[in-house]
Amino acid sequence: MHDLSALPEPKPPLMSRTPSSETRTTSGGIHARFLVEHSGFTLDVDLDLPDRGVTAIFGQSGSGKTTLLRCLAGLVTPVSGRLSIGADVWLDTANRLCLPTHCRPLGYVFQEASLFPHLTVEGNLRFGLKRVARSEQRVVFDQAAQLLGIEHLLRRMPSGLSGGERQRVAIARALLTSPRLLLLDEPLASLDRQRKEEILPYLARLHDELDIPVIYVSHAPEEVARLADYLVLLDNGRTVASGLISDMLARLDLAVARADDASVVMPGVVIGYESTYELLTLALPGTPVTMRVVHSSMRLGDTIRVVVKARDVSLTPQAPALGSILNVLPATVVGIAEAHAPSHVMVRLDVEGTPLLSRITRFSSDRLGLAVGMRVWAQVKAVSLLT
Ligand SMILES: Nc1ncnc2c1ncn2[C@@H]1O[C@H](COP(=O)(O)OP(=O)(O)OP(=O)(O)O)[C@@H](O)[C@H]1O
Repeated sequence: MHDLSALPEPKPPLMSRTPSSETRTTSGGIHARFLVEHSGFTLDVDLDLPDRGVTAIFGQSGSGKTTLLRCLAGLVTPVSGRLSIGADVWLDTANRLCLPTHCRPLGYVFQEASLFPHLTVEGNLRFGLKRVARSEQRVVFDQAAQLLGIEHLLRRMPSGLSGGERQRVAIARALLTSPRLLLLDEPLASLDRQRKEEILPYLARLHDELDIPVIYVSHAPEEVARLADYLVLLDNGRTVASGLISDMLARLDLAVARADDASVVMPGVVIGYESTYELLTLALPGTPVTMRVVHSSMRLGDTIRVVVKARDVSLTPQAPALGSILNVLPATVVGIAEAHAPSHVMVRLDVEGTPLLSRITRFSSDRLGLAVGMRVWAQVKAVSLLT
């Protein structure tokens, strides 16, 4: 298990474990098939989701993300559908089975945390705990408080908490119900950037340290890149694509890879640390390619996730002479697509088997004569790896 205690507090760890093949869908995973008819909107999905890690449901406003989550929770009953979590069937309209929400062992956290205002933080947490028989508890009080970093808030009243603290308490309370499934509906949407940064590391911890699958609704690509293992793209109530995050974010046929804030996740094994400069050296697994990332210490051998924004990657045909950019990666152009803005193109690169995106101007692309198969150098600012 990843030793997060090695990371100093208040600096948030901006990287977490890389998605693993463990999160691939198995027959014992989550199967969700829903047909919902609202006036003017139809949700029609058939999904096999992993029963570990974080699955992000991503799509534009109105694409049906919340409706899908509400179906999972039993708050919306589909016209037809089936939902199974491992061997447990929660919905099967063909057999007139629909487990009501209060009988589904799940945690649900909304955009705005709804804590009991008359109870302390501890009282709120114990309320979650009380709902579970001791023999069925999979998460204990101290573990939840520590995971969300709220031990020092236990005596406080909700009215005295910041938005980020309230969300952390709400998530801890949901965990203490020992859910089979944790549903998070844009839990960071109402927070400003600083509060988001405060809470993201705790969400990353959930994913590393708990064996509870998380379904995470978001329309923020950066959050998705930092947290998710698996991604479902929704558009107008239908699944556009779903798969492992590392594959999905680099697919030029999907709008998410051509967006203004397109990012990829790259895995890196920590092979060195220069304390004077707070610089980690990471190797792309199984390759001689290394990257350097500004960050406080991590354990040698840890595999971590690095998020690289396409706009922070520039291309050059020759290896540059000594410059301030630390990461210059050998790459092959494998695809070029129109970016969100017509003045730019999105270039998909292959770095020894790992996909990387670069968003450059159409002018630069033409000047470089970029074409599929061309060998280039991708320059990535070390600092940009952490944003
Ligand atoms: N109870 C309802 N009755 C009628 N229409 C509904 C109902 N709930 C949702 N809708 C409609 O279904 C569509 C999908 O809504 P939903 O809230 O699932 O989208 P979303 O992707 O979560 O959007 P956002 O990102 O804005 O939260 C919208 O057009 C919405 O107006």
